Amino acid sequence: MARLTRWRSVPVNDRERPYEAHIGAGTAGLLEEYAADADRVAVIHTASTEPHAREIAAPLIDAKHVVTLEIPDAEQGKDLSVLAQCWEALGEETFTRTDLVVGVGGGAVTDLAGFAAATWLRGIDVVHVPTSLLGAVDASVGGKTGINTAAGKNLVGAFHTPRAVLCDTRYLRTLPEREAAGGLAEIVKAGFIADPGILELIENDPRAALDPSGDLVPELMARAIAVKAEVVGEDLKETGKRAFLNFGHTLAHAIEKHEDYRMRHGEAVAIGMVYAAELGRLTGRADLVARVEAILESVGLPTRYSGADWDSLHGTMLVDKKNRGATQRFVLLDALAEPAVVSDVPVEAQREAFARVREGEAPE
Ligand SMILES: NC(=O)c1ccc[n+]([C@@H]2O[C@H](COP(=O)([O-])OP(=O)(O)OC[C@H]3O[C@@H](n4cnc5c(N)ncnc54)[C@H](O)[C@@H]3O)[C@@H](O)[C@H]2O)c1
Ligand SMILES: O=C(O)C(=O)C[C@@H](O)[C@H](O)[C@H](O)COP(=O)(O)O
Ligand SMILES: [Zn+2]
Repeated sequence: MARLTRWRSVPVNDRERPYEAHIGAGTAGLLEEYAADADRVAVIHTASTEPHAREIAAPLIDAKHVVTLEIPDAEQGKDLSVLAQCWEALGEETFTRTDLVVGVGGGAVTDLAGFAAATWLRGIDVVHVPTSLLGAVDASVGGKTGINTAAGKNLVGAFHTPRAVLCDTRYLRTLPEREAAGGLAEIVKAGFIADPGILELIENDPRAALDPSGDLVPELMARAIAVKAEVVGEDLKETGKRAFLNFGHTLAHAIEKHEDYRMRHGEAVAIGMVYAAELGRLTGRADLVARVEAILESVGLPTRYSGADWDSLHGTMLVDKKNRGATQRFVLLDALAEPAVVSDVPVEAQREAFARVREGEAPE
């Protein structure tokens, strides 16, 4: 298929399996190339992305055995029972190691589809077609796949890099504005940890950052994906700098669990970034709290949370994946675009930072 010049492709230089994220209107059409060697293709989607999945499957149907699997929406799809249903379907349809899984949806779908592909026959190919902004700029890139469990968010999963990521910007047109804002939370994260130019672009025109049909969103997508690609290309399995991508996620994951996964991930990350910024300030690092709050609020993201008390959130944060034994580890900013993994954060400072997130004011 002829590639239009307006498409952008960001390479992800994974040492074992390099791949590309293609961004632009119509990039989903590249699936035919990536599916060339497969006899069978399983397209996993939700009700909200069924039209997109149908469009994607249509050109493959004459030449291949195409199975479409609809899973429950959002975090309900990231569940062991749903994964088991996918395994059943792949078994019934006799998927082999040359066959292909395609995830068409937001980050919840690509996390689940990626994990189904990672585990079926100990690993078959997956191509992601993210349909949410968050899925495009973060979840579908980098190979983290998984499900939630009673103990917490994403606690079971596998690293399984995709063959390709097809960010077809046409699909973002049906995305509700609240979901677009959620995607901006992870884009803002990329700005604070590595590319402050992203922050300036959003600060200059927050409305445009929420409009997927304009020119700014593809630019932000490419820049945020480039940030992630640079990190995961070097550290797929999070032995080092990949943890920087978890900026804001320590509190975010605890909040998501306490909200029974009904709060949107991007919204929880927004609150979590305010918490991490305040924690950085309180421990003598950069004071970026006002900038973090202002940019998030400019695109309609929450910066406050009072739905759970400190003790229960802190208890959940003690099972964060970044921790080592009893030692908690946080991603804090020494300066703008200078993240660090910090393990000596006093519990008192953590509690104090939560007071700001809860009430809007740091205690005297
Ligand atoms: N694997 C990773 O590296 C990684 C990174 C970031 C986030 N995540 C995970 O991604 C998930 C969050 O992703 P998300 O924000 O995309 O959430 P989501 O997948 O739940 O999608 C959000 C909502 O948008 C709807 N939607 C998606 N695309 C649509 C479209 N084109 N039109 C209309 N509606 C559409 C969905 O149906 C859903 O209701 C979380 O589970 C998070 O843990 C994973
Ligand atoms: O890719 C990563 O690494 C990230 O931390 C990106 C996060 O935005 C994402 O939410 C990821 O799923 C969190 O990973 P986890 O290992 O903390 O569950
Ligand atoms: Zn995230």
